[in-house]
Amino acid sequence: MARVTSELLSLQTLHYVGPVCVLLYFSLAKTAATCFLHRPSKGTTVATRRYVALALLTAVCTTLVGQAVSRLIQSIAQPGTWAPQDEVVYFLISILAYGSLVLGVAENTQPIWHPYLGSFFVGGAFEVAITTLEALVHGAQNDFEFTRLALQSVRTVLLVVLCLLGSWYALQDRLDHSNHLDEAEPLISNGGPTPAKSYGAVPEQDDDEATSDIDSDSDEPNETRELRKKQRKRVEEKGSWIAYLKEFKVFLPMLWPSRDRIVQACLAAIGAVLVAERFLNVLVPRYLGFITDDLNEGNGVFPAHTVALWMLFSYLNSSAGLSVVKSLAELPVQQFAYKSIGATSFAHIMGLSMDFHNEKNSGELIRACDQGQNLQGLLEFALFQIAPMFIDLLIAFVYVYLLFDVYMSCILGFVGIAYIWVGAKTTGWSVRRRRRFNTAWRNESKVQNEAINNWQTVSHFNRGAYECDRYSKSIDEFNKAEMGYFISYFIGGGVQSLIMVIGRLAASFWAIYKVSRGEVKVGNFITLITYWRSIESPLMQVSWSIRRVTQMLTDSERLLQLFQTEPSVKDIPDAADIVIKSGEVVFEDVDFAYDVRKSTLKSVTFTAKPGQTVALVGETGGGKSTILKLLYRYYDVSAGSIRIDGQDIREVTLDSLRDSFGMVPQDPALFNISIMENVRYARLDATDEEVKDACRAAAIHDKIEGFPDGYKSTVGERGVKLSGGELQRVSIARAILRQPKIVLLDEATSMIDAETEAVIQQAFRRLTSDRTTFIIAHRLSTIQHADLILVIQDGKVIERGTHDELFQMDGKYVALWSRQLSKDVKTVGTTLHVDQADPAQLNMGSESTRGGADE
Ligand SMILES: Nc1ncnc2c1ncn2[C@@H]1O[C@H](COP(=O)(O)OP(=O)(O)OP(=O)(O)O)[C@@H](O)[C@H]1O
Repeated sequence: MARVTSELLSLQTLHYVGPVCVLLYFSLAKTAATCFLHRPSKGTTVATRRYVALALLTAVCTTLVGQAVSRLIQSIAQPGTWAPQDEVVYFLISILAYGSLVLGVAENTQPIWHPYLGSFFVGGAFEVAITTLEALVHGAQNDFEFTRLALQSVRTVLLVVLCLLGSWYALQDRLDHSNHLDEAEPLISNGGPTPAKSYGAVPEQDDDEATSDIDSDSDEPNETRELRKKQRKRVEEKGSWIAYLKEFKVFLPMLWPSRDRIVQACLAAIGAVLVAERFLNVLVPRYLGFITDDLNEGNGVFPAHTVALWMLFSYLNSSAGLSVVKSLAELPVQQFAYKSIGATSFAHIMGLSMDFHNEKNSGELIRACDQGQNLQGLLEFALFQIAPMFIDLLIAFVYVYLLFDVYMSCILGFVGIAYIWVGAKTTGWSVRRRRRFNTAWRNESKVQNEAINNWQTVSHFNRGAYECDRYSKSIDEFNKAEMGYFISYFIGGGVQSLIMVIGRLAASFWAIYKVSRGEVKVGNFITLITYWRSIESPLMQVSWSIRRVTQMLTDSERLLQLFQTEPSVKDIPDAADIVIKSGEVVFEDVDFAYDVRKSTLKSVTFTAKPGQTVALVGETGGGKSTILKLLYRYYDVSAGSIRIDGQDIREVTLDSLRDSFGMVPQDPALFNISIMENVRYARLDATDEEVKDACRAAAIHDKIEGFPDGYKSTVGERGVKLSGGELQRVSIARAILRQPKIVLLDEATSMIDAETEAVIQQAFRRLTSDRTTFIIAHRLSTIQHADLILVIQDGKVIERGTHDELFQMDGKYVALWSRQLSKDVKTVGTTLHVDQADPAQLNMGSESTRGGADE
């Protein structure tokens, strides 16, 4: 008897533990396979395997249903023989577990086998034990028991067959895989790592192929597809999604307020409210149940104490209670994250080098920052929504069990798993659609941006209608993508709600049944009905959280990639500030290329002595501006070095280096603010008078005074309200105001007529006296008094010297003069045969064409 009792006890325990273990193993192994990027099997035998597994697993489920039906028929035919609780739970959870396996194989054309095979082994082992104990404890005393034992045995055999077949296939895969490697391996190994052999999985497949069905978006622009490809490569290099997600830790310092005590206090307050809410979620319905039971007793006593507590708990749990504290505390936390993500990404973008800014698309960049802001809620979300949600679910399982019985927990389990499964499926669809939606959204703003920014080009070619059509099409694309996304979102939500309703009805039905039989008090039913809402909300949150987190991660991919873009020019560790005493600049054997396939500068060597003016002349595209860009350290030299007062510019801080220059660029751009503020941008602490002095020196003061709003006039985007010459003069005023140590003038007067140029020569002389100066000018008269003139052609210095020395050489410099002179002479209607002109004549000519520029 004692033996039978212990065997019965073992059987009952196995009934609970067995199916739960299968379900747990399968869920964990599947999650791990996804996280660690296990590859699905591929090949001709895969379909056969799948069908065999599907058939056998369906048979396993059928035996379970058969057993359950036999029990049901027996209990109807022989009243009072209802199955014991452990057996019912065993049927229910086993159907859930093996049903999940069937679904998994059915919906995946290329399953990853090892979670299934492991589950077969776990399930098989338990089934062998359960069948043996079943035979020992119950035997086959009647037809019903015989049928059930037979079905139980068939299931055990089926699982053993699944184990053997699975192992055989896995072995075959390993052999195939190693043969494949042997054939593919070179005779002499290159010592590279051998691809990891994953159990039940076969050879590597092409990257794109492997993931194409998961996240390829056929209508993505190439650029985005390229980004995602890079991202996939990174995930694969990292080896798992977990390792990939670790990359998001760059955002952690932006989300976690390590130094802000107030925000930390807010986080603590939110945490305390969350703990209190967990208790209140249970206490409010429980006290309502107590009140119902008290009233049900009908003894005429008002349950004042219970009612008072119920009212207090209800108030605290309401939206006017603790959630107000939570909402108030959340605000500083959100603002902290908003500010730190925004400010860090802005600083990062501003710190990126010229190569990045030349390639960037501003609209896309701004959208990336906007979308990246979604991450602001991530930490708060993980800590204050996801964690409490799991705690709530755990509490719910135990609580409904205590209120009713294990069947109520099973109902909750079924509802939960079905709800989460549907949620995960719909998330899969909607993530893909969400990406398409994001892409279409970005594209729409890109088209809009491009057209508005290039309004002049659009109007030059009269392409207004074309641009409107292009924009209208991009809106159509956006609407289509939005529709696709929201349809999948709503359908998914609808199906999930249906599951919730069915779950609520099933739970109510079972509760009413128990109350009607007098097994539990009516207060428990009231508690359950009130509490069910608290159960639904974490369940809803599970799938919503999957959606939200995937959405947050998808949206912030771009920002992550942006953060991973390092500036190509940056300070070396421990770089010191530059110290400029005299301002000697030395270029030594400088080579440079924008693109490795084409060299731009070759062996450029020269010295600008302190206070000297160095002029760079030559044909367009020769590399003159590039020399200034290298000096400004927009790019680093490929070979050679640039030194200022003996300090290599790569070894000093960028800030101190750039602070030393005053640059007048070829195409100056202004902010759309007043002229006063635009000029003051060069030296933020300059007084109004200093700004005006600088403008006087740049011969633009009178002009500005002539504008209706004077110095307060705004200049339009990038300064479009000013003429080219005015723009250049404002830019010169800025350089004058800056009082730099080294002056860089890149075609600073190209749009200024010779007469005005003569006026500002004085200012130039003041600006450049005692300052090392670099001038690029196509109008050669501007540079003829330079201390050193470098003639640049095809990235090389082909001639060097003063104006007179170069004229003696009678080379390229003279040819440039001749060409310019001929142009100038032609403009005044005189034909001069420059080929025949001698340098002296040309020199004189140049003086005359300058129109007294020097004076
Ligand atoms: N950001 C860039 N990326 C790739 N190539 C570039 C870039 N900037 C300039 N180049 C190329 O480098 C070469 C030198 O250009 P650079 O602007 O230095 O010439 P330049 O002598 O100043 O011409 P210009 O007198 O017309 O201003 C040109 O062939 C140009 O096309």
